[in-house]
Amino acid sequence: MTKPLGLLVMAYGTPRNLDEVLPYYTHIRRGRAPSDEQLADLVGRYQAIGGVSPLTQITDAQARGIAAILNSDGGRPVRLYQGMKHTAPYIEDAVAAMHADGLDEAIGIVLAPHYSHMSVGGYQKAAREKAEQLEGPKLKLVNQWHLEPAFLDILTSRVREALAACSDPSKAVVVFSAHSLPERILQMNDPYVTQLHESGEEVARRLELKHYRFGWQSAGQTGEPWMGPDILDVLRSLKEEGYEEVVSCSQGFVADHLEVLYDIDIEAQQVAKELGIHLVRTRQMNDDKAFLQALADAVRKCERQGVEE
Ligand SMILES: CC1=C(CCC(=O)O)c2cc3nc(cc4[nH]c(cc5[nH]c(cc1n2)c(C)c5CCC(=O)O)c(CCC(=O)O)c4C)C(CCC(=O)O)=C3C
Ligand SMILES: [Fe+2]
Repeated sequence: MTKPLGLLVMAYGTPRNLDEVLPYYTHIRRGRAPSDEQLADLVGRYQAIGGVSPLTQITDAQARGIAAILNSDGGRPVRLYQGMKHTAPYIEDAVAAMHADGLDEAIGIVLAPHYSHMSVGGYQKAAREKAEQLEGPKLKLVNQWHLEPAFLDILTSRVREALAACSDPSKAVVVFSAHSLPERILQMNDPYVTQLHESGEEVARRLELKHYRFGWQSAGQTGEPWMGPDILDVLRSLKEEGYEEVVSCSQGFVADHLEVLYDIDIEAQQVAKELGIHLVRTRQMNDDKAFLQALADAVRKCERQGVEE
């Protein structure tokens, strides 16, 4: 019997309770503890969304869902391993488990649609380095899947659905957003910005959108410049341009988590309210079957083609 293919599903990870926020934040900051003020600010944001993020459960449902699809599509059976960037089980733990289980080959996919050296590249580096250190399994990694047809279908339908909730869809403006990154990625020939435009433009084309913009959200406070405009400033300038209804599509994220439940649903909603703007957010992908099928498609493609650098 041939050995199963390892399926390494990688995601950001989130603290499981408020006590874990400090070690989590310290890990994100590569071992430097945050100031008391920064910590209190982050704890406050988790408290505002109910104390804990639903991300752990959603990642788990997404990972299991992709594995279930792959194990019923007639292709090579997979064995699922989950590895997080900033919480246990870490990416390195998952690779070590595949090695201990004697798997020869694995495919890795990150639950984020667009590639940046600073985001997906970091997950991949962690996986590659561990696999090299242990001398196996042999890894193939999906770099990006923002143009996977099934993903674009569902992204389009989520924007269509949000527009339908506007009182005058023809006058509403769609704002596509993703996690901001430090501006220095622009000097690194990083594909992130281009890819965000590619998926947003494709949705705009399919829906024949006349009014849409790109913005950034959730920028960090690190003392260096981050990419803008921030979505809050986009809302302010849209108001000046005369728009009264905005659809927010956080296309860089695939789950209901802090960056959506706080940064959009609380913070951006508050600014929209002050401006007198009706802000409608697109539903996140979460464990939607059609979405998980898109990821399964990306995994099979990577299995056939190898590493698409
Ligand atoms: C590109 C990118 C994605 C999208 C791609 C991907 O998914 O990988 C992403 C997703 C996420 N980011 C998340 C959480 C956080 N990210 C932070 C901070 C940072 N993110 C960064 C980048 C990204 N992050 C960067 C460059 C920093 C600054 C580091 C520093 O300071 O040097 C901080 C610290 C405080 C703050 O800045 O808010 C938190 C709490 C959660 C989980 C939410 C939950 O728990 O529900 C998710 C899905
Ligand atoms: Fe983050």
